[in-house]
Amino acid sequence: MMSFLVAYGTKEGQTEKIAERIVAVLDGRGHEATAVSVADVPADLSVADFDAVLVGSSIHMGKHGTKIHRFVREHREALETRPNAFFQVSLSSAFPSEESDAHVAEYIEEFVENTGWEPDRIGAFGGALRYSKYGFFTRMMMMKRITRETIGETDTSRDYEYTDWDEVETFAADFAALVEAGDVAVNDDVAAGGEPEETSV
Ligand SMILES: Cc1cc2nc3c(=O)[nH]c(=O)nc-3n(C[C@H](O)[C@H](O)[C@H](O)COP(=O)(O)O)c2cc1C
Repeated sequence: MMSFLVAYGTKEGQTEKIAERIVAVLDGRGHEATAVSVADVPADLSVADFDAVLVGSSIHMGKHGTKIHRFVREHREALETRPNAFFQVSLSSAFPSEESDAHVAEYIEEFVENTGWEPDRIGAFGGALRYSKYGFFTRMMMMKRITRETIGETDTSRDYEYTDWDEVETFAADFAALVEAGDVAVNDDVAAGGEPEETSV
């Protein structure tokens, strides 16, 4: 049995739902998996206590949130010295096209550039339209700016979920299999520090 941390940043809850499905897959393989919101990280959480880490984050206005950036920057060394994976949630992943594929890649690239973290594995999943959770302006803006570009007309009186759950489960199972097999090469530069040193205090 191995321990997995699934840290996620969410605004309307879809990334949290995906994080929970990943936890369920890992639990199902006999591991101990814990999902933690980066908006509410327990004070005593130590990333280094886990055997492997996944970080998930959703896109709003073309960007990942500030809290997920902060989490990754703060814990980068612990992340890089154990098997790690990143998953991104956006509407652009829901309807593949040349243009939306380019957006998906840009969001990931920018995140890697800003955080300096190069994940061992990367997943990109379709998100949801939660009109029921949006205020008036967000609803109108989403309808105009995103929906028309990627999906076509939508009915703002209902929610839409575009996540491909098989894809999420496969991603979680593939990452678990890599970790189980000890097949993920961690970043040697960072790992060169080796085991934590004993201190004299
Ligand atoms: C205000 C707003 C802006 C968004 N901007 C983008 C965007 O620029 N590109 C994109 O692909 N998806 C965009 N989305 C779609 C979200 O990524 C999608 O709704 C996702 O499921 C949100 O995940 P969360 O509930 O975990 O926050 C936007 C959604 C909202 C509400």
